[in-house]
Amino acid sequence: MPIHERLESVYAEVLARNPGETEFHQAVREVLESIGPAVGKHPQYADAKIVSRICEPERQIIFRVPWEDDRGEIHINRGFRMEFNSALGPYKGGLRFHPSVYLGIVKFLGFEQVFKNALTGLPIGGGKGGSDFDPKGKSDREIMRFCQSFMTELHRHIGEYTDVPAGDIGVGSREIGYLFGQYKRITNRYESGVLTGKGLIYGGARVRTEATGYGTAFFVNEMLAARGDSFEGKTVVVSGSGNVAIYAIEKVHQLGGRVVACSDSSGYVVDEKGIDLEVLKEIKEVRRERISAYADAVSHARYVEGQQVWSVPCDVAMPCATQNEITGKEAETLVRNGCTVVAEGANMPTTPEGVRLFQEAGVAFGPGKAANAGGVATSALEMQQNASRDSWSFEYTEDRLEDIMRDIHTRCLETADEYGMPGNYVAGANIAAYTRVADAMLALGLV
Ligand SMILES: NC(=O)C1=CN([C@@H]2O[C@H](COP(=O)(O)OP(=O)(O)OC[C@H]3O[C@@H](n4cnc5c(N)ncnc54)[C@H](O)[C@@H]3O)[C@@H](O)[C@H]2O)C=CC1
Ligand SMILES: O=C(O)CCC(=O)C(=O)O
Repeated sequence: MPIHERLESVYAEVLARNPGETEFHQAVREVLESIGPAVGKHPQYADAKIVSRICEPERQIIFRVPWEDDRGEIHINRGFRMEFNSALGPYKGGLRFHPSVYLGIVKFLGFEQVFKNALTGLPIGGGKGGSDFDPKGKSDREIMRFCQSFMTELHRHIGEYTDVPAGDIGVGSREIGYLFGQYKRITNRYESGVLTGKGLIYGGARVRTEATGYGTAFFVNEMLAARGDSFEGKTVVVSGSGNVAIYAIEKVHQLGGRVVACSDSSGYVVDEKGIDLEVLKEIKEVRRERISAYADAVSHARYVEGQQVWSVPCDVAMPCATQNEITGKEAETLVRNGCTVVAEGANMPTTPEGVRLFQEAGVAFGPGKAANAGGVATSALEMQQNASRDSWSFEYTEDRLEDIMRDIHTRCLETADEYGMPGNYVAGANIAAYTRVADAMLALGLV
């Protein structure tokens, strides 16, 4: 059967097995559209049905999470852990707490994670998890009770050599602390390597908090350098104002760019002088307030309610909020306004139509599985430190992160060149990651 037809039939299988899971379909489609040349070059992959196997999670865990609010009312949420692929190492990937979480979201995130983790070159498989729990408006004690209940079930599925969760949307160092505390209590084991993103005081790694945002900015720096350019004098727009966005903004400023706008799910703020990070961190990390508070605190900034940030003109766009936030419409606006580089700090923030429009317009487009891999890579460095009971300096860890991002960038471009698609970061990332996972799966036999 011709390769194109074989990949189409795998996609049809994925649709039939995972009905209604549109985000997962989208993530699979993008990979299948890229890897044809690699499948053609390596007939041994077809014989072992690697493509079909890679699209099927190794294990899917769904569980009940009962918890009690401050008024004594009982709530039932649903918990998930998608153990997608462990050919390269223990399942590794974050936990997302957001009301939109369902099977299709954790499956797409787990699938993306397999490829992203492979690109880091580190020994980590791919997984993801979370819950449809909404942390917004919950008290600290409610968050703690929810995390304890979530871990009471999750603990039997994870471990330093099995599956190592971390944070994602709605899960930061506070939640990781409560999750780790409950794991330790239930298992009676101080197993530092079971979770990453921990606080520095109990086994966390320096730079993990900053890593995803910093890594994305390092990746953009490489994209600009590949075009003979730099951040100097560049105007940048970042979506979101959470963990990834805040540290992307910090590193862009350190590298000479100026971030003039950022957002949250209620709207966006514009600050032509450059986002003031001290103010932003106080609002988002300490007071946990809406982004409008930024315009209250900074007199020359303006707040736009209920709209996306992409109409603000920029040279570089860094979507760092959530999936499918740049559709064809937003991509057209960005291109029209002169944007030349887009790098995804979030997972799959650009729809397929958006990606196509960027590529047709000659915009350098860095997909999330390459551009935001710095977070999980630094989690793998945290696992290394936990395994050796060591703690590295900020400078040393940041240098390692920068090297990893440079290597990923090089691997994407070299692979794209090798397969005749120069400059295509999407194809380069998908093929480089796919061949690494496929080779490991072949070596491990039919398991
Ligand atoms: N935290 C990490 O280490 C990594 C996170 N990611 C991805 O980065 C993205 C952001 O994650 P975090 O910063 O960790 O989460 P977070 O919970 O710290 O922040 C999420 C931000 O996105 C905003 N947001 C959510 N929906 C939005 C919408 N519809 N429009 C505008 N803003 C919206 C929220 O208001 C918040 O500012 C997600 O796609 C996540 O999967 C990717 C790699 C690693
Ligand atoms: O550090 C980790 O394991 C989680 C990172 C993550 O969830 C992601 O890369 O999307």
